[in-house]
Amino acid sequence: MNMGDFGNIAAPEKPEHPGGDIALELCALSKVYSMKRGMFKAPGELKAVNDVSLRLYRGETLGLVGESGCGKSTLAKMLLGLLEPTSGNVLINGQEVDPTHRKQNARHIQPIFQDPYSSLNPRKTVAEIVGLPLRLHGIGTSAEQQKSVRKILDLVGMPERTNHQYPNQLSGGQRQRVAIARALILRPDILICDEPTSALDVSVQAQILNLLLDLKAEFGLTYLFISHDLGVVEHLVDRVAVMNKGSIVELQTREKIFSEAQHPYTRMLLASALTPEPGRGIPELAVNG
Ligand SMILES: Nc1ncnc2c1ncn2[C@@H]1O[C@H](COP(=O)(O)OP(=O)(O)OP(=O)(O)O)[C@@H](O)[C@H]1O
Repeated sequence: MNMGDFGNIAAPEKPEHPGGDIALELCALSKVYSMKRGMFKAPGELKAVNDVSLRLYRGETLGLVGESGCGKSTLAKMLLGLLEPTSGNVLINGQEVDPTHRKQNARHIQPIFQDPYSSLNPRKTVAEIVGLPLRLHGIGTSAEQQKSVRKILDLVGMPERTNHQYPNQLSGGQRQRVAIARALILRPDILICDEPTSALDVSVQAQILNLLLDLKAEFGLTYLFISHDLGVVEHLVDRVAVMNKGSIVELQTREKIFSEAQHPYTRMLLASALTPEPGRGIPELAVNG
């Protein structure tokens, strides 16, 4: 079956939600890419994100799922100020923000990307990488910064001896721990986790997902957890937004999405998650999480 053939039905107007404060609100966010003429292509436009409205309530984990190319990363980049929306607004803690004001927004919203190797500067040590946001924001004296860096590295499970190591001396899981420490050092409220474990071995995936769960509880964080895999989000999220061809086609609580999914596209994603490929699955998570 072609996953792209489903029509886009509107998300329920009042989906169940945890209530309380809204940490992050996306209002009719759209992104249109202009496509230049290629050797075999006429010029045109691609609506990668189409009129997406979502609310993330403080302390919840909202999963954003959909197959490759549906617009998840484009949406994440707009929230992080890495890409300018074509239209729509973003509100953080009730305040409309200019997503391009990255430095200002960085205190509230931080990313964790799929590939920790390419997101870490190979010429900086672990301590320098994690401390850089404090230096850029002029927070604390040098001694205070070092203390904060050590504290957050302890929390993510990086021992003191790794302070002076470079990214290429670390395992994939350790690199992702460093990326998580760097994301948390400014004490943001919201983390945008864009496929944070899909580049890791299965056993390491479970450790990183459990770490994210622990840190969420420790810091009272709100997560937007992006994945193409409903099986991974099942263990982590409170609600799930399903994206197809740039639009949110279904938004439900975790329980409902797995027991009474409404949209045919959601049902097909679920069916593909239930037939794992060899080596997929995150068994340790069920034990630890
Ligand atoms: N800079 C760009 N210029 C033109 N088209 C782009 C650009 N970036 C992404 N696209 C297209 O926009 C659509 C959405 O891409 P996006 O990377 O946001 O999807 P995704 O769901 O995150 O996919 P994946 O899981 O593979 O990262 C795709 O069709 C992609 O080819």
